Amino acid sequence: MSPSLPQSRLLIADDHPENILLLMDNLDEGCSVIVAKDGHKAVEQAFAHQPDLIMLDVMMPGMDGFEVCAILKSDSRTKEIPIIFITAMRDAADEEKGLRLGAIDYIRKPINPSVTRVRIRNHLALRRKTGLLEELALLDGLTEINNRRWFDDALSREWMRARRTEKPLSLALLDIDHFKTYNDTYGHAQGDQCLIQVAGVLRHSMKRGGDSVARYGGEEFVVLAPDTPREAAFRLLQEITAGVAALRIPHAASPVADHVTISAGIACCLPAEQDPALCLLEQADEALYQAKASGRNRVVALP
Ligand SMILES: Nc1nc2c(ncn2[C@@H]2O[C@H](COP(=O)(O)OP(=O)(O)OP(=O)(O)O)[C@@H](O)[C@H]2O)c(=O)[nH]1
Repeated sequence: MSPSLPQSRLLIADDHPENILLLMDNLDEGCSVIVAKDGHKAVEQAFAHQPDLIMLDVMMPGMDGFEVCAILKSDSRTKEIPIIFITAMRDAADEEKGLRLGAIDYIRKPINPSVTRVRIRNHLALRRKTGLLEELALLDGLTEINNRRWFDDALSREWMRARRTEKPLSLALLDIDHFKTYNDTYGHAQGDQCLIQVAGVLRHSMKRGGDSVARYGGEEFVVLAPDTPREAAFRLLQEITAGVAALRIPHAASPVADHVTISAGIACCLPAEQDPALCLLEQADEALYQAKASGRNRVVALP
């Protein structure tokens, strides 16, 4: 037998406990199971536990499996979770309906235990690979911190959240000083190593749960700090600039210092109707420009 997939979580929704037990008896080791005895409970459990795979009976009291599937596929929290219908319905039209609603597979009762086990295993493996690809798509290949695509989503998410909570949102743009000269002096490969080290300092500086950092592009990074007033963001960015300076990465050709330094521009606002790009990104860019123009190796926060 091929090895099981550890730590996979399955939701089995069926109004007949004996069907649930039959499925549970035929799962690989390492699968944990959440059960639901009707459609409403299935939706509730899927939202609460975000399982890796959902096995859904079609005919259930209250809300049938098709309705459950439609709800889960239209919610961002659950729309990527694969759903397998397990049903006694034999009509091809029903099977087509289930698949059109977004189910990944359709198994007819009475189930064949060994075939069902392999199908579940295959869908879990596929889910795992898809999850890894989704994670990779949001990471910067060089520094392995979040990338620009991740940041764009994070900014709109945090913007909406800050509007709801009426808490200030801070954003900082950071840029390595005289990085072109660094590359010219030490070579592009060494430049890449420098970016990796700076990104490491940024990652380790994110101590509060909600704070995050991303590579914005080239030698520019961005820090997003929800529920953070300007002064607190300023202190955070000063710690980061001190952390980068403490790396003491030699930069002999820099007119600023004998080691690599960064400049940072901070913007902070209480989100309202305006566009986050205008409110935060443009202001942070302007602050960064001022930090560069006034000598580099410093943090500027616009009032
Ligand atoms: N090694 C390496 N260099 C990069 C990467 N991305 C961008 N760069 C380099 O970063 C440099 C940025 O140069 P500029 O925008 O002129 O800025 P700067 O030299 O840092 O000058 P200031 O920002 O004004 O201090 C360019 O030479 C780019 O080639 C990368 O992934 N690896």
